[in-house]
Amino acid sequence: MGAIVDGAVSEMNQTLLEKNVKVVFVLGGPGSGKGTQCANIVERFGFTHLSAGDLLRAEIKSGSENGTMIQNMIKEGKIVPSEVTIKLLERAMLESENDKFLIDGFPRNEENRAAFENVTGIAPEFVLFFDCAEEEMERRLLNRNEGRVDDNIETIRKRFKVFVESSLPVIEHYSSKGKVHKIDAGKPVSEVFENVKSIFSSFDKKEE
Ligand SMILES: Nc1ncnc2c1ncn2[C@@H]1O[C@H](COP(=O)(O)OP(=O)(O)O)[C@@H](O)[C@H]1O
Ligand SMILES: Nc1ccn([C@@H]2O[C@H](COP(=O)(O)OP(=O)(O)O)[C@@H](O)[C@H]2O)c(=O)n1
Ligand SMILES: [Mg+2]
Repeated sequence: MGAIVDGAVSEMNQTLLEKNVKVVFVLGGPGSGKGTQCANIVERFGFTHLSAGDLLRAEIKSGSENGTMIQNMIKEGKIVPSEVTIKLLERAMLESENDKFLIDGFPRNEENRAAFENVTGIAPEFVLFFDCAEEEMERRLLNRNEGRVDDNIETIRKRFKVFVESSLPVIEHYSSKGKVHKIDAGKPVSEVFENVKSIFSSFDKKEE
């Protein structure tokens, strides 16, 4: 790492700032339905979906030098160091033609949050918080069937603990700034989307 990487990062940010990108953070516990609702939002409101977890899993598959470290962190339900995740997010935003992004599953702790702000200078337009009971999230994860190494009961318990201890404070932070839209995510997919839609529709109106 060092100077060259830092130089590259500042160039990246220059471009991102010039593009005037708009970012919405999509947060909520594991299995709360972030990915499912993001797919609906993309279709209806023209955002590009960036899942931090998906980007990290793609990085493992690509044979990156960080692959083994990322794989171990995911298996333990731990949060990967911010510099790794932020670089993947920045690259994805730069490679896209779009200027509106749903960032799903990030920031997951205070380190993620502060580093993203410092490195990119981007503040979210707002934050969606999918609020769901643990027993419902557990049921969903155990039925997800995507072959993920972390969808087993042992890792799920660790992820719930990390969510409460590290991710909820991030939601609190944005809540104190009046940026959080909390949604009851325990309902069926279509009902959750009705609530999501009303939030994005009023955002679109404000932007006009
Ligand atoms: N509102 C819902 N009701 C029931 N099942 C849901 C709902 N939303 C998502 N699911 C299912 O629960 C699992 C986890 O959803 P996903 O969108 O991957 O959540 P997350 O990205 O927050 O972990 C998936 O199998 C998905 O099909
Ligand atoms: N900002 C992030 C997001 C995910 N991750 C890792 O990736 C795992 C899976 O994240 P995910 O967002 O795909 O999981 P779900 O909440 O969708 O179930 C997390 O448990 C972390 O180990 C991370 O380290 N940092
Ligand atoms: Mg997900």
